[in-house]
Amino acid sequence: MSAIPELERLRASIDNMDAILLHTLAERFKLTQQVGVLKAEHDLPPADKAREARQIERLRQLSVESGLDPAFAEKFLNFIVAEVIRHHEKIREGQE
Ligand SMILES: O=C(O)C(=O)C[C@]1(C(=O)O)C=C[C@@H](O)C=C1
Repeated sequence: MSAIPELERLRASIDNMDAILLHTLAERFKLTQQVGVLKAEHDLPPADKAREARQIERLRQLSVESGLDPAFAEKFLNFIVAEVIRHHEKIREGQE
């Protein structure tokens, strides 16, 4: 039996998941955009390391519960937050 139909079925589901991830990420960036504006208006620093530490701790726990590698979850959050901070800085400089 050919593996192709099963491969196609799995890939279609993967494509759906990728779309969900992307749309979810876009919604997250809409929220962090509002946080960036609020921070700029109130002269608050773009980064909040204490908040990040709490987020990482929470995501590491959720990862274990979901069978995901906690180190991957931490890297993923750090990657997103670095981009958010870049946006916050641009908003602060009046470029966004
Ligand atoms: O919660 C904040 O203060 C944010 O700016 C959002 C956010 C995030 O993307 O979750 C980004 C930067 C901060 O260092 C912490 C968290």
